[in-house]
This record gives sequence, structure tokens and C-alpha cells, in this order.
Amino acid sequence: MPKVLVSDPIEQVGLDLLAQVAQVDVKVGLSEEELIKIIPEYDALMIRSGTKVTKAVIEAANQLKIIGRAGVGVDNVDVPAATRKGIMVVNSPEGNTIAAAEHTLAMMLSLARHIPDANAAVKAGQWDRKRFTGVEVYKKTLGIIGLGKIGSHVATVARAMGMKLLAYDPYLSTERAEQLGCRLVELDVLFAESDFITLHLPKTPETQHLINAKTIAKMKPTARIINCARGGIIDEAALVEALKTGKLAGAALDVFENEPLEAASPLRELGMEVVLTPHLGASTEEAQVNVAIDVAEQIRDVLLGLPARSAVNIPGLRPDVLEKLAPYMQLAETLGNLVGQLAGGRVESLEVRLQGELATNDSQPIVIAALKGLLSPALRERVNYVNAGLEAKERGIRVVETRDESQRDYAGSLTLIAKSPSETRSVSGALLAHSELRITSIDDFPISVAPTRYMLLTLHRDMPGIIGKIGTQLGSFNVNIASMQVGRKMVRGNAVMVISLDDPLPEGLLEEILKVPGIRDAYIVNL
Ligand SMILES: NC(=O)c1ccc[n+]([C@@H]2O[C@H](COP(=O)([O-])OP(=O)(O)OC[C@H]3O[C@@H](n4cnc5c(N)ncnc54)[C@H](O)[C@@H]3O)[C@@H](O)[C@H]2O)c1
Ligand SMILES: O=C(O)CC[C@@H](O)C(=O)O
Repeated sequence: MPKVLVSDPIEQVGLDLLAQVAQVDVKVGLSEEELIKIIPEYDALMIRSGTKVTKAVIEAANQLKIIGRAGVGVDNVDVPAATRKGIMVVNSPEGNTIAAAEHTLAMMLSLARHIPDANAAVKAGQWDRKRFTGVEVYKKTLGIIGLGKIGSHVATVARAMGMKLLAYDPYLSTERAEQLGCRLVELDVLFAESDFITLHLPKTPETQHLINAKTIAKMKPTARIINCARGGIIDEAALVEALKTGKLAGAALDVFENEPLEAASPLRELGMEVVLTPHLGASTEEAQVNVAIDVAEQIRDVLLGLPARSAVNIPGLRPDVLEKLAPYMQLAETLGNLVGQLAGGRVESLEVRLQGELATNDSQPIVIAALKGLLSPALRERVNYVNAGLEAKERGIRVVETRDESQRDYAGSLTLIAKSPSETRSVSGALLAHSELRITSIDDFPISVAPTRYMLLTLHRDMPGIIGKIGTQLGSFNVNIASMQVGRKMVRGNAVMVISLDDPLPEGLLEEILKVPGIRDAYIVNL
């Protein structure tokens, strides 16, 4: 019988499901060392957010086939290390949506009406009504940053409470926002006009400290902010300072830069302008049952040799199909991610052109992988091989597929053309020997570049000295170049430059590069 280790508290219904096919050991509160010691015995690991599945744990997991995260965020799992080891990571992208949305609304009302402090005062024997006079949410403006699953439900309920809704989500169509009764605006407008601001976006390098001293200065001093998304999207030091100096009226936080919140955190010192909960967004009986069943079923299926429905890293295809298509799917996902970043988010249509041997295969997994790549800058681990098609449809992205079975320079190649309201961007790629990925053109400029984690792309005029100037700029910011290539259609015409970097591009460098004469546009791409 296979063995499953459950290392965080999981609802019994999930454990019962697993017990039908496996020996289930529940061992909560293990240290990393203890986990490393026992993990080689196990075929599956089931966790919530408490267990840190580090690279060292994964390296020791010689028998592990699947890691199941009973919840959405897989930020506590080293997913690239699991993928390299062929371990599937699955999650439950929707099981706790309602719980997190309702917690957000509860936090907003608690903050508006000082419920936690009033409750504590009454329990302490007091009866002070004046001190706890609150504000109404009716006819107030709620600014929602991130209008995905949770943000959408918050919008629906807040609208019913008579709130005016603004939203900022760079990856969402205006139509979808309008369906939810939200006016899609730029971030600065949302900051300036909102009475309440609520965060429902993923934490990424781009969204880290999105709320900081500078952005808080753009908000009304009467504004109140709610974060039930991820700690670190708000700069806590800046928030504390703003609350102390009256630049902001209140904050309700369920998530923190460090969890558990440090005993000495200055947030704990603040008064009723702050409401704090210990990451309870998903903690309802219903959500815990949902995520436990969702993830236990997937672990059970994988142990029985069946596909999983919410694999974050490896698609749940039959092994023989997967083996053949996997390198092309990786190519499609990389190109989707690249073209999405170039098109700048609001993609309305994606054309998938399959060439050569790719055109003769089942195209569905390739199209899905391209959509997963396209949506991953916006949705991160919430988009997977199962929901990518549906997510794209809900976001109003039309998919057009074309095939050409003739072979050109490569056995099979793929082109993705993404259209946004303002522009059309295209990228092509192919596989070399040993399934090595190559980007073979960008906006029809021929190149041959291996995709890397950090890349800088420029559109520029082909002229003497321009490459040297960009190299000097990167050097002056201490950024190391791994490789560089220029693609052009004619001498001294328009060209594209693709630079692979060893380090992420520091803040401010892109602005300097855009000032170089001859540079028409420049992009940071993280693959
Ligand atoms: N507190 C909790 O216990 C709890 C529970 C569940 C989820 N969460 C967190 O809530 C957040 C939202 O979850 P969800 O299920 O709604 O996710 P989702 O993927 O459905 O929605 C996220 C939305 O954010 C948008 N987005 C991405 N980058 C953005 C940016 N830079 N600016 C504005 N919008 C951006 C995306 O387009 C998407 O619409 C996540 O951070 C998730 O980890 C917390
Ligand atoms: O309580 C949990 O397991 C964390 C919930 C939430 O942050 C998630 O990512 O699903």
C-alpha cells in the first residue's frame, strides 16, 4: 500500500478518502530535519501552509510522486525543485474563495465599526458608546486591487451593500469588470478616490510593497485598507508610520510580512485603527472540508495512476502522451508567458500557429500550455493545465488555432500572436536536439535565443554604438550579461535585442535604458 504523510492539520473527511487507497500517517509540527529524515518512506505528502517543503526536503523525497496543498498558495513549496524531480504539485484553487471573500468583508465592517475593540471593552466590564462611533460603508467607494475569484465575490457583496466600486487589475478586460459593477481604473485613481481599499492579488516581485509610503501618500487620510491576500504586498513599517501620523485612518490585516507575526511587531501596539487576525481567511469549516476533499481526491487519483485536476506544475496527462508532448508544452508555456509580458496584460486574442510535426499531433495540450503561460504572470499558481482554458474564456481571450504540416527549419515550431487593444505581438520557438528550447523570433525579427529566467528586450534602431551603450548601462548597475543577440530584417532598420541576464534588473535601470538614443522600447521579461 502506498504511504501518505499528512504534516499539517487537515479535515478528517480528507484523511478518510486517502485511507481508502493508502496508509495515512498524520505527523504535525515536524521540523525540516525531521521531515527530511522520514520523507524517503512516502509516496505522497499532504500539507496546508504550515509545512515548508524546501529544496532539501524534495531532494530527500526519493519515492514522492505528489505534494497536495490543501489551499491555493504554494509559496511554501519549492515548485521548481519538485518539477525537476518529477513530483506533481496540486492545490485547490477555488475551495476557499468564499471563505476568504467573507473574511475580507467581515474585516472591512469590523474596521468601520470598531467591533473587535468594542467587544473587548464590553467583556472588560465597560460601557463606552461614544468612543466606538464608526463609519458606514453605504455609498462609500471600495477600491479592489485584483479582481479575480475572491475580489469578484467581494465586489458582488459590496455592491449589494450600496458601495461604489473601483477596480485595478492589469490583466482583466473592461467588460468583465463592468459585469461585476466595477469601474476599471488606473492605480493612482483608485488610491485617490477610495474610502476602503482591499487587496486580492498575488504576491510577486512586482507586487511586493505595492502599498508603501509613496502610494499611501496618494490615498485619502480617511481611507482604510484591508489585506486578506498575502503579507508583503503592504510595507508594514510604512503602514504603521502612516497610521501613527494620521495619513491613513485604518487597516485590517489577515496576512503579514512574517508569519506568525512577531511578538514585538509595532502593529500589535496600535489601537482600534487596526484589526488583526492570524491568517484566518480560509479558516471556515466549509472551506477546510472543500480543500481537504479536493486535494485528497487528487492524491488518491494520482496514486491510482489517474490524472490530477489541479496540477500546478506537471499536466495530468497519460504518461505516454506526456512523454512525447512535454517538451513542446514547455515551449508553448514559455512562449505564452513571453508574449503575454510583451503584450502588456490585456490580451483579447491569442493565435496559436502549429507548424511541422506539431501540427500533426493533438494540439489541445499545446494550446492549454500556451494559455497557462499567458495567464501565469497574472494568476501565478492559480492557473493550471486544467483551468487555463476556462480562465482564458472568463477573461474574454479568444483563441484561434492554425496548422501547417510542412516542415521548415525545425521538425516542429510554434508561433503565438497576442492581440491587446493597443498592439499585436508575436513570438516563435522550436526545439533543438535534446529538447532544448529556442526562441526563434520576436515580432518577426529572427533570433535564436535560449529562454532564461531574467531577460531584457529592446526594440531599437540598428545603428553603431547602441549595443555598447546598453552594455555600459547594465555594467554601471552591476548587472552581468549572460548572452546577447540582435535580430534585424535590414541593415540600419528596426531591430530587436535580447539580452539574458544573470541577475534581476534593478529598479531604475529600465528608465535609463529607455533614455538611450535609438531605443524605441524596452521590456524586462522574467521567465
Ligand atoms: N487570507 C487567506 O487565507 C487567503 C485565502 C485564499 C487566498 N488568499 C490570497 O488571496 C489572493 C487572491 O486570490 P484569488 O483566489 O482571488 O486569486 P485569482 O488568481 O483568482 O485572482 C488574482 C487577481 O489578481 C490579478 N493581478 C495579478 N497581478 C496583479 C497586479 N499587479 N495588480 C492588480 N491585480 C493583479 C489577476 O489578474 C487576478 O485577477 C491571493 O494572493 C491568494 O494567495 C488568501
Ligand atoms: O489556511 C491556509 O491553509 C492558508 C489559506 C490561503 O492562504 C491559501 O493560500 O489557500
